[in-house]
Amino acid sequence: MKLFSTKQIAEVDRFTIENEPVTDIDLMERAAMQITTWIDQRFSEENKMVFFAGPGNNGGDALAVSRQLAERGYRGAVYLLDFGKPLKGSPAINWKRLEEQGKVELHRIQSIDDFPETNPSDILIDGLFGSGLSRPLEGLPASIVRKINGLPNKVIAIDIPSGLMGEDNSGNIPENIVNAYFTLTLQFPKISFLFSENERYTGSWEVLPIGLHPEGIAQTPSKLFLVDKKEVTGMIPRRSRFAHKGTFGHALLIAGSYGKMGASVLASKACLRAGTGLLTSHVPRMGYSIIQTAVPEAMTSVDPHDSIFTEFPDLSPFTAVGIGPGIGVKSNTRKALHELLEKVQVPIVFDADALNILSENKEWLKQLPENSILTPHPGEFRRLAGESVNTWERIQQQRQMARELKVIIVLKGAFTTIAMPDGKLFFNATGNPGMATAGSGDTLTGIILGLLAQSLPPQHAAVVGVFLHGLAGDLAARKKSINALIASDITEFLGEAFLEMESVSAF
Ligand SMILES: NC(=O)C1=CN([C@@H]2O[C@H](COP(=O)(O)OP(=O)(O)OC[C@H]3O[C@@H](n4cnc5c(N)ncnc54)[C@H](O)[C@@H]3O)[C@@H](O)[C@H]2O)[C@@H](O)CC1
Ligand SMILES: Nc1ncnc2c1ncn2[C@@H]1O[C@H](COP(=O)(O)OP(=O)(O)O)[C@@H](O)[C@H]1O
Ligand SMILES: [K+]
Repeated sequence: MKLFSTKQIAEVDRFTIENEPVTDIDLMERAAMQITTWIDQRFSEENKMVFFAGPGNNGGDALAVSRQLAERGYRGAVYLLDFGKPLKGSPAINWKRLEEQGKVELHRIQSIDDFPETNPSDILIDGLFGSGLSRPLEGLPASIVRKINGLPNKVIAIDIPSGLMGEDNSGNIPENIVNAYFTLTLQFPKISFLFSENERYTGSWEVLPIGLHPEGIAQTPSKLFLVDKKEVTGMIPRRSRFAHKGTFGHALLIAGSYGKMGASVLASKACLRAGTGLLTSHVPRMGYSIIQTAVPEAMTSVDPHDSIFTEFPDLSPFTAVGIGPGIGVKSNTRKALHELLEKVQVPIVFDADALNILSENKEWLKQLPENSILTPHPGEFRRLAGESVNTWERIQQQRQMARELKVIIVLKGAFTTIAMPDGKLFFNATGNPGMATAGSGDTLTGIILGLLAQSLPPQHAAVVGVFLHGLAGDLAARKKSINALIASDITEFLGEAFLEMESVSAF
């Protein structure tokens, strides 16, 4: 699914109005109906609804919702931000409709002294500014926002917490942005909602569809996407009835060292569960019986060194290589990694210590085979690409690096981002905080390797791998809880994740 900037969303709004066609006021009524229904399903008439409405269409939405909730028996009060200019367009029509209805208290805020007294049980609805915000808030609107944030009440933001920009918030003033408990966003998630530092403003958020025109959506170009279950399903190859294990490739995993053999075990199991035909796990000598015992399905290639990786086997049998989890950064390991970079001809995934070695030898980055997959967590990415002030800036670095090196960069986090060599960026929404646990990155490396070995194109392997890893984590959390989740659970539930994908493709 495409993600749009707030500017592009306004274009799709306009396209819908012209081509559906639907009047501006009716589209606003439709948006308001979605918001009203959501609120009515979760709150009761005991809660008074206090609306803060701004001068634009976001304020118009708030006015329309206040009227619709009043029709359903809610007590309401509206506080209109009044700069001394009359309302125009749909907000003006909605103000008139409220006056005619006569059920909602109507007030104006011309100075901060007009800010109301509220009861803690009142629900505050933030309709000050939405996607039309053009600069950080200051003056009266900023004072209103700070007053709202100082109250203990629950705040529901319409479309966007007022003061938050849809994309880049580098120059924004944090205390002048509404801290919502819940954000009801219209039609598309806003890009800034996917950044961890903005959770304090959005609270939980939900997308409410308002029926924007599919053609308008289709013809608005975007390089940003949210990974979609249906699209992922289409990327998973169907297995022929006559398949044999040779059909699904042979993965080579280079992972583990003394004290970190768990990384090899976790990644190996995940790789097999992702469906590779064959797996060879390359381990230091001391790891031989560990891997043979823990993962009997894997073949073992034994390093001449007792405790670290120093030499890789003949690469000719393998259809994909994964390297990094738990290998350490000792000098012989660094040397072996560099040799591998020069020899490898098949798709390859680099994780963990392999990335740390690359960060210390940045000139090697140019030697990365085209379409290599790099899976850094934010710390590893910082070492590779340098500091950034916030997530927006970090994803720009990520996209630039993917383009320059012609590689795929999977930057792991709550919303993992996957940057492609052609500049496209995918956000993944599966996964949960239970996955912030030792070894869950190793399982991701194993999954992506398993998919690469089966000849999924690297871009698909990255997207499918990240999505399935998160989905398996979500299914595991349902049975084992978020708190108790461990990395092996993700692998254990990978099968159920695949089954869920099949149930989608059946339609
Ligand atoms: N027809 C549409 O376009 C629809 C729009 N919808 C709503 O409309 C919103 C967007 O409406 P608008 O484009 O009118 O924009 P907003 O309502 O977000 O605000 C725009 C107004 O605020 C002013 N403004 C912008 N930044 C400011 C700042 N820093 N300080 C003071 N004033 C500032 C602008 O000059 C303008 O008057 C969406 O967020 C959504 O809630 C929905 O009703 C769905 C349909
Ligand atoms: N809050 C979260 N929500 C969703 N996924 C998460 C969350 N925290 C971590 N993850 C996922 O868990 C994995 C952690 O990887 P990593 O940091 O490399 O862990 P480790 O080094 O312990 O293996 C990543 O795939 C990441 O996207
Ligand atoms: K708002």
